[in-house]
Amino acid sequence: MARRMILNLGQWCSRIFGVECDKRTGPVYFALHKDKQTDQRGNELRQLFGDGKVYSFHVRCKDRIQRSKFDELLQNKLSSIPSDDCTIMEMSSFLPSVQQSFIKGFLLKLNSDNTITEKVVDELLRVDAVSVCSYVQDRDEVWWQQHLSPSEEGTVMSTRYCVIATGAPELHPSILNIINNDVFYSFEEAYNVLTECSDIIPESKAVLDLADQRIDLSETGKFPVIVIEGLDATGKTTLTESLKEAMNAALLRSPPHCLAPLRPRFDCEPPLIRRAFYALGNYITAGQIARESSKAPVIVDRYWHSTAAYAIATAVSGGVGNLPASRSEVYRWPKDLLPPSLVLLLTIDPEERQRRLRGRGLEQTREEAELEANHLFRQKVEEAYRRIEDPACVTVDASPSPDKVLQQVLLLIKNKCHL
Ligand SMILES: Nc1ncnc2c1ncn2[C@@H]1O[C@H](COP(=O)(O)OP(=O)(O)OP(=O)(O)O)[C@@H](O)[C@H]1O
Ligand SMILES: Nc1ccn([C@@H]2O[C@H](COP(=O)(O)O)[C@@H](O)[C@H]2O)c(=O)n1
Repeated sequence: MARRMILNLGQWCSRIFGVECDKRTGPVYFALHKDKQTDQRGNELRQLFGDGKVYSFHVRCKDRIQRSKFDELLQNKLSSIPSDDCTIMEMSSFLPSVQQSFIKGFLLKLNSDNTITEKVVDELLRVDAVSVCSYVQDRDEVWWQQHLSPSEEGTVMSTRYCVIATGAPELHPSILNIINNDVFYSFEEAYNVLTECSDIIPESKAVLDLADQRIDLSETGKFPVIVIEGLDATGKTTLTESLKEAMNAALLRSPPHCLAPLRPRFDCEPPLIRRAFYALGNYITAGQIARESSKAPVIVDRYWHSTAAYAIATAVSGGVGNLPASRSEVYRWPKDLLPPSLVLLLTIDPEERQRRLRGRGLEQTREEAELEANHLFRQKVEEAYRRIEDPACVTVDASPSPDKVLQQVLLLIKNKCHL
């Protein structure tokens, strides 16, 4: 849509902005023009901005580690505003079709003026790495975005642009940044992220040491390697332990046991750092797979499919329709990661999964808590699992009894791995 129009006319700002107003209908998009435009699709903008004060916030910072930390600070600051007083929506800024141009941000709509909100906006205005804009309508009901900066006397408005509602881009903009921000396709890319953050996260050095000591073999041994994947509580632990007994197999997991003490530290880091940690975990597990598969069959509880599927589903907002299309390069297996012989995806219906989660009564991980609240997210994770290729996963209905699931899976392994 807008790309040709925007880049050909010098008066247009080349960035497009997308606001996630409604998870089901998808974002509202707008472009900016230096001069006043009367054909603005005013109704759409009125619905978006409403009557009260409206601000947007984006982090602008070259260093990717610092950027991810400022993203976190921005999110935390905004979430300190009482939810009765405002509506916060995710708001992206991007160059259509330009890889790595996607910048995450937020739109803040105020329901009423209050000191807490003013204080938060004022604090964010003083953070150099955060760009703050406000949205106002002039006497002709034309909408303007104005850039705000702090000054001794208060807030100063610098550049202003006319806001024009536009159509949606061909691909959901968050897809532009998935590669090497959310999903890593080589050991080196993930390793570089933890190297870059080792000053601010000293535990990174321990992860890098374990990664350096990993066994780096490009082939598995003569025995089959079977990965069991699926959402939480689909029965992976139950099945992998039974398979270990039934097949006299080695049982491994990703992240590997050696990373378990470090995992909580990385689970509370921004996506860039957290995903790099899990990516390195897969390479360490790969070394263990290479060694064990020369001695016996190997069963692996979660591997690269989990790392990629959760990361893609989290990065892409909205519903399944926003996921990168099947065959997209984001679903490709990393060339330098040892592939298994077979990947089985355990599936159960959401109600049964809830029953199992409740029956287990264990504390849920942060992302699993999100799964409960977010049906769309669960659907996206499962769909992303199914779209990953080379090797693609084989879906297993895991709703029958544990023994029936085991028998079904043993038969599948026998047929697929020619045992
Ligand atoms: N086939 C089954 N039928 C009924 N209940 C099952 C079945 N398999 C597992 N369960 C029960 O469901 C719960 C979750 O199973 P399990 O811990 O094996 O899942 P999981 O996929 O490993 O979860 P997580 O990813 O969180 O570790 C447990 O209480 C387990 O006893
Ligand atoms: N290979 C893996 C394994 C896990 N993850 C992330 O961990 C969460 C699920 O793990 P559980 O131990 O709770 O089952 C999930 O949020 C994944 O993001 C991963 O990325 N890669």
